[in-house]
Amino acid sequence: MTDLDTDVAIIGAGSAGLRAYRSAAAHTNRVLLIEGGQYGTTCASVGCMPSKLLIAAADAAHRAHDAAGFGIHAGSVEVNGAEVMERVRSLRDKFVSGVVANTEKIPAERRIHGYARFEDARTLRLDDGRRIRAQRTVIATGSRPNVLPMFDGLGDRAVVNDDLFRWTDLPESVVVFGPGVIGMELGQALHRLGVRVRIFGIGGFLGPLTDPRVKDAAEEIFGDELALDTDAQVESLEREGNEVVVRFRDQSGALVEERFEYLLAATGRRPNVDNLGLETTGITIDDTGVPVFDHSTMQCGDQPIFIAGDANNESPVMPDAFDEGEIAGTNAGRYPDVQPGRRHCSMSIVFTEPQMALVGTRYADLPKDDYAIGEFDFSGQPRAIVMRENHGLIRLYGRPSDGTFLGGEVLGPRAEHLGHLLAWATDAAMTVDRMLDLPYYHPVLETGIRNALHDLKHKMRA
Ligand SMILES: Cc1cc2nc3c(=O)[nH]c(=O)nc-3n(C[C@H](O)[C@H](O)[C@H](O)COP(=O)(O)OP(=O)(O)OC[C@H]3O[C@@H](n4cnc5c(N)ncnc54)[C@H](O)[C@@H]3O)c2cc1C
Ligand SMILES: NC(=O)c1ccc[n+]([C@@H]2O[C@H](COP(=O)([O-])OP(=O)(O)OC[C@H]3O[C@@H](n4cnc5c(N)ncnc54)[C@H](O)[C@@H]3O)[C@@H](O)[C@H]2O)c1
Repeated sequence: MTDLDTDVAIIGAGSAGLRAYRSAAAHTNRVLLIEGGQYGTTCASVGCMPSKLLIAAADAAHRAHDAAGFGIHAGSVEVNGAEVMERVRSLRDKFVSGVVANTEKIPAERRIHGYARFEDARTLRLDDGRRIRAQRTVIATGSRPNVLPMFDGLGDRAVVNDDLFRWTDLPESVVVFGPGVIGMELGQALHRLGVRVRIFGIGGFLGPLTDPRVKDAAEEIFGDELALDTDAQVESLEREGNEVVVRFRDQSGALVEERFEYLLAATGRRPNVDNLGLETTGITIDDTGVPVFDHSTMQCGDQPIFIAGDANNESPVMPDAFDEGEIAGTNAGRYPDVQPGRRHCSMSIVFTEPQMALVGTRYADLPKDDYAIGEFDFSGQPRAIVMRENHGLIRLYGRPSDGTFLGGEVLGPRAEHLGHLLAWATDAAMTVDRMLDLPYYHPVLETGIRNALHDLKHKMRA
């Protein structure tokens, strides 16, 4: 078994690792990409893409049911679970094969198969025993579902997102633990596809929202549509035969028992950094086990080690995996010339209906003493009324001392598009006045942004 020697080793061929590989390869051709599992990335195989495919089917079912509200009566709506899951899996497989084909364009001698761990800051050991001497390393090992010990007794009745996208039919019922991003997207989609769904949360959290007013609006809207308790009192959870039996207190405090075919564990994700031998590298590790790193260079302390994507647990979404992979790969490639890279403004979009979008500074991170909030409620918005989607709330934040737009939290129709407009304004460091000076058509959802900006301008002056 031959040991290997390289300038740069990238651990993980996911979205961050692939980007890091290409960025490093622009500076040196001695780059190795190490992957322990299958090629195809989390995003394409069990993340962004299959979840959006399931949601697209749920949207179609919802529109068919809702058509009567427009005077369109299409007859009874039948959801064929087997066909829904067949489309989800076959299109997902196409997305994955595109990613695999691109990955395999990397010369075979630069692609290594195996799980890697550090022996020291410049040495990696693969699970087949080979050693890799690497002058610099990028950690891009991604994350995995955080499955809580309370689900242990449920065996194969407790599933995570990876399992759900293997289903060949829709189940009759699913209890979702965790009304975060995954729980809300998949929980609402399953509900709209006719699955009996109940979602349990803890501490009142919902999606990524931090603005209490937007969160309250979301809780009311989603709670009107499906069984959702963001601060549930679950008394017991056990498996009986092939069923998951949940005993919980309802809103009145009464003890209720409900049976489900599956439990979907959506209680967060953990970065894959616990089996990497990080303790041998001399880098500082925080109390969650994640290396301390520089947000602008992705470097861990002063070691020749960089970290990108879900592995660093900072912002586990695809656009950040991409940006961070580029910065980490570039710096590893041209090391020791380490420089800050370009970071876009933070953005998170949740594909529920109504959608959620968080852009720039979140409510929870607003600067003390120098912020104002503008607000707009979608219930009376003309375009949203036309579309029968007039629910949701926009809250936008600005800095009165210099008039700069800081960001916002949006719950509303097509927030994926509204969020992008806000992100572009945030990235361009626009003032609220400048944003109000831009063109708005009529009747469009974007005038909801203009209304919230007018309110923000007024509050900033006050
Ligand atoms: C259900 C779901 C839906 C999502 N939807 C969206 C969305 O709509 N939009 C969005 O922006 N984001 C979404 N995300 C998040 C997005 O998928 C992730 O942020 C992104 O895929 C992270 O990329 P990554 O490169 O860090 O990790 P990954 O793509 O997971 O790559 C990490 C790779 O490292 C490998 N690896 C791990 N340890 C080792 C080791 N020791 N040695 C060698 N290889 C190793 C793994 O096998 C894996 O291939 C979603 C996530 C989930 C779970
Ligand atoms: N559209 C997107 O961009 C998208 C979609 C899916 C996932 N993702 C990424 O994946 C990450 C992980 O998603 P996630 O939904 O697993 O995590 P999350 O952190 O968004 O949500 C986890 C939820 O589980 C709850 N929870 C924790 N312990 C619990 C318990 N014992 N009982 C009930 N609820 C409990 C938390 O309060 C939280 O609401 C997200 O942070 C996001 O970055 C992004």
